[in-house]
Formats: sequence, C-alpha cells, structure tokens
Amino acid sequence: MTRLTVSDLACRRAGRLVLRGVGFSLEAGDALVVTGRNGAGKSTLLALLAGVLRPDAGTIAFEAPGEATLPESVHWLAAKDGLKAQLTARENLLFASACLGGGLSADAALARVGLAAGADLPTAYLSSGQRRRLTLARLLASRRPVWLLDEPTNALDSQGQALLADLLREHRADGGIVVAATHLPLALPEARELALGPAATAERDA
Ligand SMILES: Nc1ncnc2c1ncn2[C@@H]1O[C@H](COP(=O)(O)OP(=O)(O)OP(=O)(O)O)[C@@H](O)[C@H]1O
Repeated sequence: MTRLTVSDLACRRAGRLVLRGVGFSLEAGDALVVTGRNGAGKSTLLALLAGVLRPDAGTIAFEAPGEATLPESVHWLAAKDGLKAQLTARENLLFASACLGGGLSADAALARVGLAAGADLPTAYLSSGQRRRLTLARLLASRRPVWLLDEPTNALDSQGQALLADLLREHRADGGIVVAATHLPLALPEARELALGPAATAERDA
C-alpha cells in the first residue's frame, strides 16, 4: 500500500515561520488540494515533500511497495518548469525519462497531450500553454506514484484543463497520489483540502 503521512510539519524560510502544524495522510488514489493566499507556503510544502527543503519540525513518512523513498517517488511539477529551451519537445521528454525513470514513450506522451506535431520543435518556440502541456507529457513519460503539482492549470486552455482532469483521474485510478497547490478550482473529485494560513502572523500573535 502506498501511503504518505505528514505530521505537525513546520518550516522556516529566511528565518520566518512559513508553515506550522501541517498534517495530513494520503493513500493510493487520494488527492489533496492545497490552498492559501500568496506566500502562505504552498510551494514550500511541495518542496518539503520533494525533499529539496528540510522541515524544522514534524515528520514526512512514506510507505510504498519496494524500497523507493519519497524523493525517488515524486514527480514535482514546480512553478519553474525546468524545460530545456534548446532541446526539442521530444528531447526534453527523453531527458526526463533518463533522469526520472520511464513511463510512456516520448512520442506516445506527446500525442496524449496534443503535441505530436511539435515534437521536433525547440521548446523555446512553444507557446506557454504548449510548454505546460509538455510538462504534463513529462508526467506521463516518467512514471512516478506521487505527483506534486504547483498551479497545474496555469496557461492551459479549456481543452488543456479537460486533459489535465483526465490525467489526474487516470493517475489516481492507477493508485497514484496527487498533491496540488492551486488558486483556481481543480477537477479533482473527492479531493481533500488543506487551507494554509498565515503561520508567521499566528506566530507573531502568539
Ligand atoms: N528561497 C527562499 N528563501 C527565503 N524565503 C523564501 C524562499 N522561497 C519562498 N520564500 C518565502 O516563503 C514564503 C512562502 O512562499 P511560497 O512560495 O511557499 O508561497 P505560496 O503559497 O506558494 O505563494 P504563491 O501563491 O504566491 O505561489 C513567502 O513569504 C516567501 O517569501
């Protein structure tokens, strides 16, 4: 069974308490929508789950079949998309597969997100919505059970948002977990919500 359990997490950034007392538990097929105003700590929480930041307090526990750790099991679609502008769309996916482990073939992933015709274009030539679709293709080209998504609807047209909803549904049906930070409504049926508050303000008031 895949299970992600976060307990009483706290994190300071530049000496300021950004997160405090954050906890949740997710199992295979679950989704969590993380909301909160600008600066509330949504991206910080995703970075903690991705293992690139360390919490100042609390624990992050991950259980999954096999030996993989949480950082080895996440795919983090961060605010910066990390695409290489000089590489083609296909080359970006091949690079991601090599680094993160393979899923769909690059061409199958591009076709799934409606980018087959742009496979050989340098990524610098893609529109912002096409770049976002390419990051969705990257999710498919590197099979990882925990998706950490930062504002995943950014730049997507209505068809792109429907595509995202399909991909999220399929990932969950396949036993995946989704943690998505967003300001906009997301098509994630039966998702739980974590509303992050102003921890630093609360700390000052305490
Ligand atoms: N690299 C950093 N060093 C120091 N402080 C940082 C760093 N990155 C973010 N912060 C601070 O951490 C706080 C939380 O930022 P974070 O990006 O997690 O918020 P967010 O909820 O994702 O915001 P938004 O909705 O604007 O994307 C902010 O006050 C921000 O200034």
